[in-house]
Amino acid sequence: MTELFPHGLPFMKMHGAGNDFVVIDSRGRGAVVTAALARAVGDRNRGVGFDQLAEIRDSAEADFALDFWNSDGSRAGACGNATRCVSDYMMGQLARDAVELVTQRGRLLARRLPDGRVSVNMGHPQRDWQEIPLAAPQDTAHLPLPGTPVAVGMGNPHCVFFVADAEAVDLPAEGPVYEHHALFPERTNVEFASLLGPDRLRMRVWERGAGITLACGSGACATAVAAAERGLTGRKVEIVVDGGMLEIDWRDDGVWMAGPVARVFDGILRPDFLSGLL
Ligand SMILES: N[C@@H](CCC[C@H](N)C(=O)O)C(=O)O
Repeated sequence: MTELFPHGLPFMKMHGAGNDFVVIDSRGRGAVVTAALARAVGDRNRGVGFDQLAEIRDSAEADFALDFWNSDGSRAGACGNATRCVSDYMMGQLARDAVELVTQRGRLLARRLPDGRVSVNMGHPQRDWQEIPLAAPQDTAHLPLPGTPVAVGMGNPHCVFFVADAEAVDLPAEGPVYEHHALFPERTNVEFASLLGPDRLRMRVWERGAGITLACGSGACATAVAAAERGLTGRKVEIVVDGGMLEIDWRDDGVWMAGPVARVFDGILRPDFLSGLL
């Protein structure tokens, strides 16, 4: 397929609160991203580097469709921050302040706020063990693991631990243990959260397929849902992540997440780099 790109493959580099993305706009030509391409572009030394790669595709049912890849080449069913970043780009393209998109999760709605942040409805949280998924029937609000974390699905799996001090957690040691724990047949994202004040949480994340990232939008949504269910907070919270702040509002129509978006630079993946990857 490399011959389709004699002048290379254009991409955009974006981030939402420091969660960074390579975005490839494949509208009008069909999907091109492979696991091998995602791994190669995701390499921070030999490629571009990203936490997730997002590919925009045409959709018959919404303004566009979006697929997500982690930097290890695995697919993800949801990526809240990339959804906000790409929606901002698409709102610019369509000269609108709201867009509808389709992900593996289903139809999502995104809006630009008056202050320039972008808000997306990430849908209803998944609380059933099969939807998350877990390997066997469990009380998803109290998993049988040290610290009794909460399992929440947001179109992707999350395991949320509430701890006294999220800063004190040894994330590189703890994260991979739970990412690969047998309770999670599709692996999981792992969040450690502590209460900073009324309706304000600190969250650090170890992402499935990407490791430590500066922010995880779906993880912030999962943490807010878990905190509200545990009675630690109300349903509208601020989540302080390493890369900034995300505002989560768990409403009757779904979990809304608002935060900053940035398009940093555009580039072209050269034909010789692409050789054998498409
Ligand atoms: N950074 C994301 C989540 C990306 C996907 C995740 N690593 C997975 O494999 O589920 C976000 O902003 O939601």
